[in-house]
Amino acid sequence: MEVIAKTEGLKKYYGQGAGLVKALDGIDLEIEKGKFTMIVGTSGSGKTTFLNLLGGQDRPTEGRIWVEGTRIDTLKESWLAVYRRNKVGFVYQNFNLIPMLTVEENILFPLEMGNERPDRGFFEELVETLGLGDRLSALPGELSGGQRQQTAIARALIARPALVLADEPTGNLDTKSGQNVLGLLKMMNRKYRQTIVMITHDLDIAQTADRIVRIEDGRLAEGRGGYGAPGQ
Ligand SMILES: Nc1ncnc2c1ncn2[C@@H]1O[C@H](COP(=O)(O)OP(=O)(O)OP(=O)(O)O)[C@@H](O)[C@H]1O
Repeated sequence: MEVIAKTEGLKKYYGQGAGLVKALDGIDLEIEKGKFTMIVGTSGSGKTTFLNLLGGQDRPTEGRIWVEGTRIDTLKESWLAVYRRNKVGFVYQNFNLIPMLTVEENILFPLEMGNERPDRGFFEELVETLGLGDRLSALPGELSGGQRQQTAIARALIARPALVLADEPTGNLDTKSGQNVLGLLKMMNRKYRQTIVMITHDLDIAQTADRIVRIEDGRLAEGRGGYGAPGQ
């Protein structure tokens, strides 16, 4: 298997003394390239903390993180910002579109931030695949909920990131909308071999992944062992 991201001895502690919270307490994990990995665990178990560290939005108290062979936990802040922009696509629970920007501008925003030229061919393919072709000049406020989801997913993929990280993207949605988001992410995973790591509370949704990783009290617990090994 080809490992795209790896953590070793990853710890994140908040506070100190009596108020010390061991949000993560030693996570050793390898994420396989091109796979869909789901993270599950009870509320407060450390899932978001883990995703934030992997996405370079926060730094560990201890431990190491590699993405595509580069140590990211020791990167200078300016390089960490470049890492976040170029290597990670984020899908947020409320989708976080920028209201004053059109659909097209929202999708291209990560490239704009990095002063990069869009690959127009890929952009067009992406918006067609997601079914946004005729809504590119609309503002987020003029979109249906489903179109907002499609826009957020296109934005997460446009820079062809090493990792797409999604924190409960189906959490605020009714079952049908949640299934739509999951379906779109799965399509992106298959069509572009996009590596996706997603947090979910929903075990039915988790079951559809290549691998389930369970975090309990900041440590890995038994999930479904390994990729492509249901039932193991
Ligand atoms: N900035 C912070 N300061 C102090 N404690 C924090 C901070 N962020 C998270 N925590 C604590 O760390 C633990 C793990 O939080 P985290 O958000 O990673 O859990 P989670 O598994 O994502 O939970 P949920 O499913 O409810 O979103 C919790 O006890 C939380 O209260």
